[in-house]
Amino acid sequence: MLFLVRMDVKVPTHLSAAEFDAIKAREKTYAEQLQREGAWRHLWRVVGEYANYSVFDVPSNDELHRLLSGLPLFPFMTVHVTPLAKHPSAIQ
Ligand SMILES: O=C(O)C[C@H]1C=CC(=O)O1
Repeated sequence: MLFLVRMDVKVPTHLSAAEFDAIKAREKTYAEQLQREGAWRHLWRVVGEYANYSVFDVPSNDELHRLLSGLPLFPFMTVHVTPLAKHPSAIQ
């Protein structure tokens, strides 16, 4: 199952820069691992925003929720999920 996910990050004001950098480093490791495993198919920065559009390929809504809620930055994010279906005119 494919899902388009938009993640908007709000930088926390109650953490030091070093604390936030440590969370971002864990986030990078987590995101890279999911990409290697194939669950996180695309990851694109939204130009000019601390946000991304991503495509996930996972077997269920529950699995997507598990992966998203495991993001180290999850407590600082707003996440919007759009389930995707095959377009009848798509050639691939
Ligand atoms: O930077 C972001 O958009 C937030 C998040 C998503 C992947 C990652 O490494 O950080």
